[in-house]
Amino acid sequence: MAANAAPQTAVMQSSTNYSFPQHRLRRTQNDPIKTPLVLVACGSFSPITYLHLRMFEMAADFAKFNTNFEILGGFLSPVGDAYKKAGLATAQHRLRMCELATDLTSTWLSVDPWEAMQSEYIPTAQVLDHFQYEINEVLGGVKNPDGTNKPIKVMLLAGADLIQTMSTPDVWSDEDLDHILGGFGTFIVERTGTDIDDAVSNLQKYKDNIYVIQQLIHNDVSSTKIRLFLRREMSIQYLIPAPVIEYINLHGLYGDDGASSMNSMRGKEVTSGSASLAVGASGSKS
Ligand SMILES: Nc1ncnc2c1ncn2[C@@H]1O[C@H](COP(=O)(O)OP(=O)(O)OP(=O)(O)O)[C@@H](O)[C@H]1O
Ligand SMILES: NC(=O)c1ccc[n+]([C@@H]2O[C@H](COP(=O)(O)O)[C@@H](O)[C@H]2O)c1
Repeated sequence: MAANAAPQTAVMQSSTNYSFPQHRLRRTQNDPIKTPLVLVACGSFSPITYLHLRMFEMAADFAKFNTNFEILGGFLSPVGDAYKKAGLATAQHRLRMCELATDLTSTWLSVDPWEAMQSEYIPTAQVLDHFQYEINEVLGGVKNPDGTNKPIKVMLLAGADLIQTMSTPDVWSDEDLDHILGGFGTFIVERTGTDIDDAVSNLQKYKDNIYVIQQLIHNDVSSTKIRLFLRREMSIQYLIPAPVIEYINLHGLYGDDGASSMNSMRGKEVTSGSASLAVGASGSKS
């Protein structure tokens, strides 16, 4: 196998045999009075970091102590290759890394390959529609104690930088924003470098559907910084899960010639001068 070739992930062997990963989705509630909820994080995950995983735990704590939601599952949906963002390893690699990161560390997080398997770019609104369909139309939501079914609410889990882009012209269509924030709703994790009040100031009409989560222990790790460390042959130990580090090393990802991100990062390094770790300060993309 070529150094950079990814083994087929369990769920990506054929686009025709896709099945929704439902094994970790709870189908009954502990407290049927609460609103059942599934969180979906969309992103590049190139590579997945501990913060991506922590976002779900922060959201779970927030939901438990501040809302009437009961979280029944969490899904990572890596973007497909058509997104063509700098620094994007192939979808197969990113999916596999997400699987490695969640399989052994979590009992309630899953990775859905559907978005990553598509040859065209799928806007986030359609990704959420896909989850809505699989969870509520196909599986039928949760079972109530009396045997009837109840739909599970699907919401987007995102960092503040992503929500800030929702006020940037031409990044999101008005229809999609309405669909995502008006229809589904979102949990937003604050992020160093992004003013959360500013990020949501233009989204006030959706405020009842937007839940802002403070990071009580600030973690500013980003995939961009991990890629930078790798290129500099610096340690990424304890920043991302160990099996993901092993996988990156095994497949030679994000090295000098391996990652498409690195050309675009060079410019950033020069301008950031000796403050090298400022490269990729939260929200900055490469
Ligand atoms: N340190 C962080 N704090 C808060 N949210 C984060 C953090 N890192 C990632 N996220 C969120 O995780 C989701 C997935 O993001 P993505 O895969 O683009 O990660 P990233 O680390 O920002 O990537 P990159 O550095 O390649 O741009 C997004 O909603 C993003 O806002
Ligand atoms: N219009 C849209 O649906 C839209 C716009 C920008 C980003 N996104 C999504 O946000 C996620 C993160 O994007 P970035 O890695 O570019 O921050 C990706 O999953 C991407 O698909 C969606």
